[in-house]
Amino acid sequence: MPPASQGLGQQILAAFARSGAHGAVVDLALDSAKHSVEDMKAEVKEAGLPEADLRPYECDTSDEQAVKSTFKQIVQDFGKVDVLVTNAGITGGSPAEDYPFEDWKKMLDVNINGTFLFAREAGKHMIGNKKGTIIMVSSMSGRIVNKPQKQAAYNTSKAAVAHMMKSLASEWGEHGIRVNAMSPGYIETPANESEEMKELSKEWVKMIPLGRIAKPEEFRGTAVWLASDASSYVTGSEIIVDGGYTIW
Ligand SMILES: NC(=O)c1ccc[n+]([C@@H]2O[C@H](COP(=O)([O-])OP(=O)(O)OC[C@H]3O[C@@H](n4cnc5c(N)ncnc54)[C@H](O)[C@@H]3O)[C@@H](O)[C@H]2O)c1
Ligand SMILES: OC[C@@H](O)C(O)[C@H](O)CO
Repeated sequence: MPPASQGLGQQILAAFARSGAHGAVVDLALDSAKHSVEDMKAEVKEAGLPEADLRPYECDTSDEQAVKSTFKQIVQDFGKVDVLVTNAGITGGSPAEDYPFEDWKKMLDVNINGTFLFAREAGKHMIGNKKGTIIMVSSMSGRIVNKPQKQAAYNTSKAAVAHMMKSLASEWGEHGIRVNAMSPGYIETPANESEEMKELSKEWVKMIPLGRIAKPEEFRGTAVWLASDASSYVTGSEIIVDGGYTIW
């Protein structure tokens, strides 16, 4: 059940759907979630796989009441939630000395608070079921400082997500809940499509040992592995999928 419908989120849920899972697509915009559901259903059908029950939901993941009611609705619709992927996130930045406090708060609100709010609802539900898996989408930016773009708020938010993951893994392991993070490097998603990002990416690739930006589908395998029993003894781990960027 990955919040956020385009980019990485769509790839993750499509991979889950191909593996036989049902799921909720949660996004700020219902239209975008609906399109995503249609695309995923079409992919599953084209592959000749059994139809997946995929449903769109509109929710601002940084709004506590909205998260509570959306999660409640999802549990009502599906009966239970076994897997949560906290993927919704925003990016951006400018030099820290002039960075508006409103932008700083917004970045932390969506990337940190939104992650916590959905994880808290899922954690409560999974504690009741004595089982569950949570995958938090962090970023290599929580480990390194991106170059050359200045994005202190984003980097800070993703470091917080990775440490939140460890903290929740320590609290919920006794309930049979695994909490891990997937930390991507640069990906070809709408978040990196602007002319400015394309220009920056010429600098980024020079620092990526594999010499290229990732395709969004290259995260499918890691997400399915973390969600499945194949990783049954893995919790509190951050899996970095960055083409080698963080080697340096
Ligand atoms: N693209 C990259 O290079 C990259 C690298 C590392 C980590 N990430 C992380 O991966 C995740 C997905 O990024 P992406 O590249 O697919 O970005 P994207 O912009 O393509 O998708 C992000 C999605 O999050 C949704 N969203 C934003 N704020 C929301 C909110 N308050 N409530 C609900 N939904 C909200 C957007 O509507 C959008 O569908 C993010 O957490 C991002 O930080 C991306
Ligand atoms: O600077 C843009 C970020 O989204 C970045 O692509 C990502 O977090 C990789 O570090």
